[in-house]
Amino acid sequence: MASLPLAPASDFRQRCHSIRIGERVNYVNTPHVIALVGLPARGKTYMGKKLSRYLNWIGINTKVFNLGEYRRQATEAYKSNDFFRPDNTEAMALRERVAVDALEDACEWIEGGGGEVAVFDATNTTRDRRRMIHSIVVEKMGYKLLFVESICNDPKIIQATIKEVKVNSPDYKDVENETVLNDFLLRIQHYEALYEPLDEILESHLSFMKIFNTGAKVLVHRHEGHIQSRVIYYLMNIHILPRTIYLTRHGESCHNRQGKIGGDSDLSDKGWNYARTLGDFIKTQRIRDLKVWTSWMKRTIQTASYIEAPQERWKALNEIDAGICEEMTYEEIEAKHPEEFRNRDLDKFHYRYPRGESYEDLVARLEPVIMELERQKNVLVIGHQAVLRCLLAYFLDRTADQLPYIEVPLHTIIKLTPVAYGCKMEEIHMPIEAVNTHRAKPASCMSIQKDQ
Ligand SMILES: O=P(O)(O)OC[C@H]1O[C@@](CO)(OP(=O)(O)O)[C@@H](O)[C@@H]1O
Repeated sequence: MASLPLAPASDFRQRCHSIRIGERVNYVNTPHVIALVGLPARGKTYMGKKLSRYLNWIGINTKVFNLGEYRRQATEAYKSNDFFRPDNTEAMALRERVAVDALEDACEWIEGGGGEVAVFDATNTTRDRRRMIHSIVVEKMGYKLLFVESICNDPKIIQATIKEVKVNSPDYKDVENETVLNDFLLRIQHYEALYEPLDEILESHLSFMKIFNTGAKVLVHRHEGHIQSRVIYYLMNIHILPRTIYLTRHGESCHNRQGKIGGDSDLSDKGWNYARTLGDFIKTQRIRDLKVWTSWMKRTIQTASYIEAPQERWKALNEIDAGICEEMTYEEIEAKHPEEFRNRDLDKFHYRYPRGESYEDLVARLEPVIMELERQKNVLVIGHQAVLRCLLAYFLDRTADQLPYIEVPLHTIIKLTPVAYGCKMEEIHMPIEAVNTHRAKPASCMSIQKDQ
């Protein structure tokens, strides 16, 4: 556990400064702590993990600090429900100490460099606890603090949450499902005895957001700055309804056959074959209220032509713009622009084609698509290699280094289903041949990057 040498507030107060990197000026935001609030089984861990995945994807370095993990490391006493009784003063003191440890670890992670947002996943259901969080995060460290409270009084949602995630919790290793449910409901009662929801009058100085019944209503109090706005907007858009997202690249295109990147070519014969097969496949799946999204490019629109479902065209789904390298093969790029070719291999995520885009640009362009996907139910996205890599990196929590090398083969349907705290991925390969457009990172570049 960390014991943090806390620096005076003045050292941290002015965290908003600029760092010059090459020609560009990057603004470093004031670090944030997002502290979750709510009774057990109110979806806090789900929200925290999902939020962290989103913020990391948009380039804000985020980490979750889950108090349950700290508590389990500190003691085994939690195995009896007496541990959570409000009159168990010894356990209460220990829980408070562990909360301070977790928070100090979060601050240490931020101070260690690079950490921008720490999500503090704990119940934080008393005003005393929130006072302690405020004193460390704001008064000592000079960070910004946003509380996010999840309030849910729908017994069906609560029971579903317990059944979905608590039966698999390390707290209940080797315990029968029915026992888990009853034990957990009792634990909730212990928390309820002391629960003080965030109060607009008594805690008027705090920034907070309250989410009622998984988004049926939202209240925002005193939020500030662009990170908090993004967090709030994101949390307003997510839902927990069961649904499936299908991703597929367009059928093989004429350019794919010739090894050319970019452009706006038609499907090849095999590509058309895939379009027909995809139409049949979707029909057999009988997917409720399916929506189909394509880019503005011919190859995705043609691929959707046999699907009987409402369709939308998104310019934001267009393939990465390869600028001066559009409609060239990789071999041509290497011969005509050897330095560009090499630079891309060295840092594919950040590399921007002259007069074109980088993967980093693409993630920014795709953010509204992700936000809308979060709001929707069943959707089939017909996209492109680079675009689908970005979307998959979001759903599967891949890093910026991994993202540009995710394999997205042609003539394959990727099925994403939300499960507990993540996403299950299934790949359905259609038996129609296609060229392989994946170019792995050359081994020579891997060692160069390590040496640097
Ligand atoms: O980033 P890399 O690995 O070059 O992959 C992106 C490329 O994939 C391609 C195919 O090579 O996508 P698409 O099949 O949509 O045409 C190119 O158009 C695009 O430039």
